[in-house]
Amino acid sequence: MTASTTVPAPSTPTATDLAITDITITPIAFSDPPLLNAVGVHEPLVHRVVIEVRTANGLLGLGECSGGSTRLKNLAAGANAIKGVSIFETSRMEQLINQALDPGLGAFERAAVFSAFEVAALDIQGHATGRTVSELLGGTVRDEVPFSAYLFYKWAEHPALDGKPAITDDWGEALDPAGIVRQAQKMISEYGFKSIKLKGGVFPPAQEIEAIQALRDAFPGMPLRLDPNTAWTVETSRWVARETEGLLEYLEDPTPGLEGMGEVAATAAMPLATNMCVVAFEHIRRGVELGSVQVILGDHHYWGGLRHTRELGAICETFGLGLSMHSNSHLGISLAAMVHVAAATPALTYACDTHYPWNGHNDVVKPGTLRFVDGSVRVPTGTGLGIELDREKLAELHRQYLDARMTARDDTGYMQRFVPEYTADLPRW
Ligand SMILES: O=C([O-])C(=O)C[C@H](O)[C@@H](O)C(=O)[O-]
Ligand SMILES: [Mg+2]
Repeated sequence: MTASTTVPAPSTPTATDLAITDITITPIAFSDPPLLNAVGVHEPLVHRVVIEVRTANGLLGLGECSGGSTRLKNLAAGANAIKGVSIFETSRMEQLINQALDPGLGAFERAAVFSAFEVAALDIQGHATGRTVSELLGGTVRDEVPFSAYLFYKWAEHPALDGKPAITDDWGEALDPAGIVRQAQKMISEYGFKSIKLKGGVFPPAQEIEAIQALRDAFPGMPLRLDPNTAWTVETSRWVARETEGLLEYLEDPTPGLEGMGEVAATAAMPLATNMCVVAFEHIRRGVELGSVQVILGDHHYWGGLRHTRELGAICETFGLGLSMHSNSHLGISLAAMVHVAAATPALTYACDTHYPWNGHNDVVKPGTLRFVDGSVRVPTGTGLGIELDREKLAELHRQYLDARMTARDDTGYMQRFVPEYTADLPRW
């Protein structure tokens, strides 16, 4: 009689194994240069949050989102609601989070809370199945994701304040066209970007047009964008659109509101883009009716995660709208998620925004996987998001958060410390 050998079948994790057992929400603070925008200037520290989700069988998934005390409260409510749910049940997670959040909260905040957990769940799904997040989203339609150089007017340093010394950085001052061109040259030589976005709304529009013209002269043929974050009236926006005809691939949020944007779009030669007037699915219908925008800047943090961002892409295709990607000050967990979703979204028609050149040196992700080559980031090939958390760095940035006692981003209040008469009333010109 011959003894038969039984090879045990590879064990497949069960629903119980993949149930969420533990969620850690870690607020962090990391350094940021004095970047100027239409409502003030970036503070020396950015408040952000790292989410770690764990399953019964010990898998770990990561998420990242913007911070603030309200966000932390909502994240805690969301985390309580999804304990015990399988990480494959992201629709159920979304429903439970929506039920747990204050009924008065708008679509934007609800989507932001769910998004942080959805990214972590997809990260774990990838580890559990041996797949990348982009594969879970349908697979890549591009192996590398192009980003644009995100330029800001900026001060040379954070001025000395409250007995603390001034904080300098490697970027230097950029307060005029020559400074902006210098900044673009440095950023493009380090990252290789192939398109440029200038954050405007800081100086009178004629000066910002001069900066765009200087960029055009310095970088012939490179696609350019200008984003004054609604600092201009309809009339001023129409004038700027005429002056920049042939110079911009799109003009982003020149004026507030769907109606105002529609009035500008009716006469502008270039497409109008937004991350301010169409920021949730419920805004799309009216935006299309009014012809307010021709390009939507998606952002998985605000559109309810990676799957909903792909759905946004499908809607943009349906209505003949372009799709680009918005960013806020962020680290590598967000960057990895942006890269996976952008790689898996056929409708993406423009290079994505990123603040990473301003903040990436602070990263909580171990180096190696997320690198800019010729302005693009290759899609990580490891399972899930394909990144690894640097726990020492996380602990350091958490300590920094505790020491700083931050509650919310306040670009305007920080500006008023130096320019007391400053107001953030928009449109300004
Ligand atoms: O495209 C945008 O509107 C942004 O990137 C918003 C950001 O808050 C930007 O204005 C900033 O970092 O100051
Ligand atoms: Mg914008």
